[in-house]
Amino acid sequence: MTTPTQPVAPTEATWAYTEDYVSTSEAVGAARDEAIISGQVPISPGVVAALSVLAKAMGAKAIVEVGTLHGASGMTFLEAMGTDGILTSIDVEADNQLGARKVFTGAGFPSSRFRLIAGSPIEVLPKLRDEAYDIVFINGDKLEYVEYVALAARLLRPGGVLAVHDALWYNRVPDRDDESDEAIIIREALEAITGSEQYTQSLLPVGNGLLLAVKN
Ligand SMILES: C[S@@+](CC[C@H](N)C(=O)[O-])C[C@H]1O[C@@H](n2cnc3c(N)ncnc32)[C@H](O)[C@@H]1O
Repeated sequence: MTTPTQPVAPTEATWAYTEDYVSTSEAVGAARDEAIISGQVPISPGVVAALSVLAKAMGAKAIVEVGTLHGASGMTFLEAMGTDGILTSIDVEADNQLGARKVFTGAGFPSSRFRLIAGSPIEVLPKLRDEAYDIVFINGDKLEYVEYVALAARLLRPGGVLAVHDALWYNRVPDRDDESDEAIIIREALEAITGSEQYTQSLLPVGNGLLLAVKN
């Protein structure tokens, strides 16, 4: 085979290979399993791996996430942060957070390492401290992504990273013929990031799409 002179688009098999390249820990696996059993969608193993690298490389000590579910992403961050790192996780469904609490404490993390806040992120995010967070991870209601992105900027310290999950939303965001509310709103959120001089960003086709933007 002659080597192409340009990169080629990943195939389904390539995508699956990258997703399976790193195994998740037992605790993250348990949180993912709980979510899947309840018919919901946790972050994929590829996203777990990418977020772990990010949090470790940054030496993150304070992370906010929108969308706790059963704790797959929260557990990922707790494992990746140093022993003094604190996770703040917001979800509108308090019942979901019961499962997450079980996973975190079962893995040996004391309640002083995490804050689970049940409520609307649109109401909770404005109450969090200015420039106090290393990472803001967005994985809540797609229809509120524009608001989450707008509210996240104030929370990040300079050099902090905004991570937006589901940025490609089942391949629907790049499909310009897709006029579903989710696709339109995620596109708007992505455009707000690229249109802002506050960030330097990259859109990665891992999992369901992961936008990473560092605050300048
Ligand atoms: C895709 S799941 C989050 C997955 C989680 N980060 C993980 O890794 O397993 C989305 C979560 O957003 C929550 N959610 C849905 N609508 C919401 C809203 N309007 N405000 C806050 N959370 C919401 C759901 O309860 C659900 O737990």
